[in-house]
Amino acid sequence: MLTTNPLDDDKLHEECGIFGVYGSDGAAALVALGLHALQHRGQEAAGITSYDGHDFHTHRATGHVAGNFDRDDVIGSLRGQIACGHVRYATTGDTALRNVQPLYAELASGGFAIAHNGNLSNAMRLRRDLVRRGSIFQSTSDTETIIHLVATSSYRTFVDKFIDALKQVEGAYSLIVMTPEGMIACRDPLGIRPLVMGKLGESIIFASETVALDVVGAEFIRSVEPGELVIVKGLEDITSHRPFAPVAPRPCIFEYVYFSRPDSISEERSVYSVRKEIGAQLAIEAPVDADLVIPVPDSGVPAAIGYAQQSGIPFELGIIRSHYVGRTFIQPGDKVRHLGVKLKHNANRALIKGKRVVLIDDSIVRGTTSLKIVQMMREAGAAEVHMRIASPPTRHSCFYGVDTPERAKLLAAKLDVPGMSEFIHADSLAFVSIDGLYKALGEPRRADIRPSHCDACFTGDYPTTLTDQDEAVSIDQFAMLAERVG
Ligand SMILES: O=P(O)(O)OC[C@H]1O[C@H](OP(=O)(O)OP(=O)(O)O)[C@H](O)[C@@H]1O
Ligand SMILES: NC(=O)CC[C@H](N)C(=O)O
Ligand code: SF4
Ligand SMILES: [Mg+2]
Repeated sequence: MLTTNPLDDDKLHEECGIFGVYGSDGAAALVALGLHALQHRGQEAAGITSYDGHDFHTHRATGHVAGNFDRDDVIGSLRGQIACGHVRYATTGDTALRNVQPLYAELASGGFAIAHNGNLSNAMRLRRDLVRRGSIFQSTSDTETIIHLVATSSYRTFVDKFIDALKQVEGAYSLIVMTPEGMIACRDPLGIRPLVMGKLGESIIFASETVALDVVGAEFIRSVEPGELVIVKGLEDITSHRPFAPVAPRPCIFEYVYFSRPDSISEERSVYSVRKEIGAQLAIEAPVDADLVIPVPDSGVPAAIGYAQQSGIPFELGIIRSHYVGRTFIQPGDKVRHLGVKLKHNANRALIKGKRVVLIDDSIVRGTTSLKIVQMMREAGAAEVHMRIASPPTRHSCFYGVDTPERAKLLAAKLDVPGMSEFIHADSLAFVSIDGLYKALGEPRRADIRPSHCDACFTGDYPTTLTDQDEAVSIDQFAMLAERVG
């Protein structure tokens, strides 16, 4: 196989974060700060590329931003007033250094650096065609297909070549691109992954989330719109282009549930407020008689506050988390993931003993966290343990930049809600409905036709074609058929 199929990957990853600076002294140092604020989006690798008006400079490494980009010699080598960076969790291609972004190539038009958040759902198909026509790939990442499509485009100008490339890819992409001409920031026509634009003094900033603008003291200007290309050739030369046929946007609803930081503003909504509202909806839809509302830290906290406020049940910190353990959701390997959950959370025993508790978490993926936490509450002497989840059951894989496990490993794809409740040994389990989730976004319910967001991991309603996935399925079916016939 040419690239890693997300379905072959046993790991549960998150997604990526991107950050770009145009027109500031020490641009790379700002990018390092911005990436640090986006670290929750990808902890596997980080990279920065800068341009000094003559040469491009790149440093890429596996691991976190801190430890790789807090050294003066590294930041000092990334010279120039233009820079972009990336924090990665792989969705296509392994975790090797060759796949760490920004990817860079020397094209006929000059240097080309690209940072990508998202995942292309026809990358394998495009890659096969490109390789057949003579392209020599340096990585196994889906992002590299964009470079080859630009390199081989028959259009004349760089921007036209770039647009030509984007018109051939399907799936999700928020991109920051650097060339000797300047910087381009763009989002796929559905705007599946986020991207915002800000200003710091005279310089222009692009970032996956507004928290990364906050960290450098930049002012939020606006989102890069779905299907929009913002081209920055100079501080007085910023243009907006919309080369795609307009379609109704479908940004990822899971950004509100889990991925984005709660202090980010997404589509003019506070992520924190939406999470609290989901918790309130959950309390309306799935009330329970209990003594305490307890959040599963970290991302269950705002929903638990909403649940407590709506239900009138006191909110207490019944689980304390260690701040020295990363997100378990994105730890590779089952063993590490289990260990991570034990290391990360501990029951606040004095509070729990003899109490009927309602635990609030944002999602159940494999069920690892819920199983451990329920057991932990029982060991701490809880009289009853009820679990409430601030998203609908996650029944489908994501092909748009979030490395959810294959369907067979999603607890909700294997069991119904009573079965899941039994699996995690809870006294009761309930999820917010899909309409409840949309209500928390201020809509009356999920629209049957063209809902306002991508919610495919809950509904299976994928907003794009999934060429690689469909081809993989048909290859499997063919193999099964051949086996039977043979
Ligand atoms: O069912 P599972 O496979 O265990 O996955 C679901 C859990 O993973 C996430 O938390 P995570 O520990 O990643 O990070 P958080 O601290 O941001 O909540 C999510 O918030 C759930 O708690
Ligand atoms: N999670 C992401 O957004 C990853 C970007 C890209 N698909 C990669 O695997 O590098
Ligand atoms: S499938 Fe789920 S996680 Fe993936 S883009 Fe859609 S809503 Fe987001
Ligand atoms: Mg969690």
